[in-house]
Amino acid sequence: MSSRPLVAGVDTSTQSCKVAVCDAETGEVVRLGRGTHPDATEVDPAHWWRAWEEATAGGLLDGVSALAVGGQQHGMVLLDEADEVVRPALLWNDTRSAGTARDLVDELGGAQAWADAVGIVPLAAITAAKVRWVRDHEPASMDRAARVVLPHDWLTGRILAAGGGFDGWTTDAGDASGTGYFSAATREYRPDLLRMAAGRDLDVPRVAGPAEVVGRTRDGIALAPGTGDNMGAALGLGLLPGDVVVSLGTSGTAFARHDRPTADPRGFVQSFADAEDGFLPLVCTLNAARVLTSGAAMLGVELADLDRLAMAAEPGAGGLTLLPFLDGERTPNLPTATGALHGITRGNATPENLARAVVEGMLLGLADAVDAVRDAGCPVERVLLIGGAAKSAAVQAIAPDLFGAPVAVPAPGEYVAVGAARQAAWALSGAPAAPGWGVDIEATADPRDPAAGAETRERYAAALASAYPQA
Ligand SMILES: Nc1ncnc2c1ncn2[C@@H]1O[C@H](COP(=O)(O)OP(=O)(O)O)[C@@H](O)[C@H]1O
Ligand SMILES: O=C(CO)[C@@H](O)[C@H](O)COP(=O)(O)O
Repeated sequence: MSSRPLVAGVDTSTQSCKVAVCDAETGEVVRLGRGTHPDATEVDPAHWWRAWEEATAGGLLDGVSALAVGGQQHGMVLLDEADEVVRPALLWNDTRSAGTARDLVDELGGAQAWADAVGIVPLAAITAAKVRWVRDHEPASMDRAARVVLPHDWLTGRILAAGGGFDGWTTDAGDASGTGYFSAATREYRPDLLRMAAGRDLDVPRVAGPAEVVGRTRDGIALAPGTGDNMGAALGLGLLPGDVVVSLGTSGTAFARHDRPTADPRGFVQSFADAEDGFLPLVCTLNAARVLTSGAAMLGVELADLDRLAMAAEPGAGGLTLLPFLDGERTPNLPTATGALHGITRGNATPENLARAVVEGMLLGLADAVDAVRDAGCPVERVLLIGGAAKSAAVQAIAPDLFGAPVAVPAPGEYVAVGAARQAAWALSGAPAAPGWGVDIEATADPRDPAAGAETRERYAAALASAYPQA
């Protein structure tokens, strides 16, 4: 074991809790733990605590000096005066708040007004729309609520409380900027917008500095503020100008570091703060790794066989196009959409083409997301592929042509958890900047047949326009 100081980072994500213990100087991962979350879009935070206990069992944190929590963004955790959870948390991927999001957009005077106010336009995913949903549909819960916090805030506070060191709720600018009542540009809350959503005032967590120690456990572990999972991944990867990340987890995201806030009235690009002093324009889709899982299930094969089948088909899947909206969709804003397979003929109806259409369909939604990040002012010199589905050989092979850019695949790793650990190391050091941890790139690939990629994208755009002209 390393004799140098150890730090830990947590990724409390949609499907699981992952904890990486790292060497504070080099970032080398020395231990990893994992616990699972229920497959639901509303979850009692007690499950996150159980998964954290599972992930850290057996002395995983022995010798750790500092820790930070990265977490799924936007989830609404309502707490009462005694800090008890009022109702199960509504997660980012719960679409019941689509209508209340539209109400909020109208009440402020339209999408541009929101983009100007906080850099994001409310959609079902955004915390403010979930708060409004509770106000409208569960008034007794709203009456009981005293404050609203995010998943990473809740787990940070719970770890501190269990270790005897809780001294009030905290968050960071990165995660706060996904609420709809905090502006990435000003780094300040907009209590008027939270009041508009909730119908009354609610307490919010204090926004800690990027490398502040927000508390210590009884064992002396210092807690850094933590951040949203995508901000954590950005920190874990140490992004350079020209890098755009595509993360293929439960959500699909495309994002880059930027030196200024953006304001997209279409609501595609959300202007988040990063976990340092910059910005993180980000596009998020609801359908990523689980499209592959469903595709494999549909074909009755394992994920590795889905890869083999997909790579045995020609680019363009013989004309089969999958609209991958299996869980509805967030970008484009189609919360009630369903998936659809376009262009089936007797000639192309093969398992190979179906597998290829599944992989291409998932990536095509993200190709539009990469374009939107580019349009927001971030050059795309290479795409860094991370998240569970980045392990797929077919995804790695097919992505460069569809993204029209070189793709780099970092060595498999838990980059959100590693990014959180890097924040913890930063807080521990007291230095003005995060320590310079490197990233190993395992594979890079340039586009091989960009014309075929462009043709597949055109067919996808046509299928999307015919099924959902409003997209
Ligand atoms: N080799 C693989 N090919 C495709 N999907 C994979 C592979 N390995 C893991 N996954 C999928 O990745 C997802 C988990 O990714 P992860 O980034 O950890 O998600 P999250 O952070 O949202 O919980 C699961 O849906 C899992 O099925
Ligand atoms: O809502 C967003 C980003 O805005 C999602 O990216 C969530 O942060 C969930 O992330 P994963 O569980 O897929 O990592």
